[in-house]
Amino acid sequence: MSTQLLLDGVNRSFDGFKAINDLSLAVEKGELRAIIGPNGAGKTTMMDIITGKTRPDTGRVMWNQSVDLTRTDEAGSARLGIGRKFQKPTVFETQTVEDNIALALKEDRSVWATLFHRRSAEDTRRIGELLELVKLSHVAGWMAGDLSHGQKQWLEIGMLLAQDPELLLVDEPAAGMTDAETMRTAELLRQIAGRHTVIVVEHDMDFVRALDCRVTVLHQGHVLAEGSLDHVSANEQVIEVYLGR
Ligand SMILES: Nc1ncnc2c1ncn2[C@@H]1O[C@H](COP(=O)(O)OP(=O)(O)OP(=O)(O)O)[C@@H](O)[C@H]1O
Repeated sequence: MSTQLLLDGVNRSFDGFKAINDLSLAVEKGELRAIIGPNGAGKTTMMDIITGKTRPDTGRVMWNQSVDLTRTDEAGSARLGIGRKFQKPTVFETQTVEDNIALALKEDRSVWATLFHRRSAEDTRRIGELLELVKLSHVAGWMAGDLSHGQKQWLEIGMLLAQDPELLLVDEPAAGMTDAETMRTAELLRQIAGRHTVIVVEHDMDFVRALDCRVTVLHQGHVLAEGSLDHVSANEQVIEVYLGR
């Protein structure tokens, strides 16, 4: 495996407050990585820095060992193959599930061409494959607005995958989900990893356990511990600042 994303000595302050404090972190290509930590630990700011939404004061963020992401903006990072899913699902509610995926396919198409012209066999195949992956084939013809919260989250993940990103950043996907949906989401992200690198920020420990992946614990903008969930859960400082006794 090779390092796909490397944060090296990254710092970022807001009005003198160090939100990110000498943060160094390496993620391998195809890896599934969970980021946990208390409120205000810097998880969102870290994602903002990776996508170019926020610029660090100092440090490097290397992409595929060649591009420094601190010099790109959000559009630039998207072009490089970095996709981000925010906590709240944003799907086109008045379009069908299938059309939502079609609209998200990578090639440049106008909405008109996507919705009213015949699809190529390749597009039809790809849409079917993505619907299968996110377990929405049986509701392909439904309006997206009629889906459950969990299904909307999966649809949005499917839409992101339609762009074939190298790295997927996923922010608290399990929030608001039923237990069954939470477990299904963990299974989905595990399926996606390998072909894509996936970094997921989450507070739900049952979900993180189900991800069964390397975990990074952030605290005060710095890596406090890293390793399997069992490993970091046994760390005294992690128990102190985050997991509780
Ligand atoms: N644009 C900003 N201006 C001022 N302060 C900010 C800004 N963005 C983040 N911060 C501060 O930086 C710290 C880290 O915030 P961040 O949202 O990255 O933490 P987090 O780990 O994602 O927290 P949560 O789990 O609550 O989402 C917080 O104290 C926050 O108030």
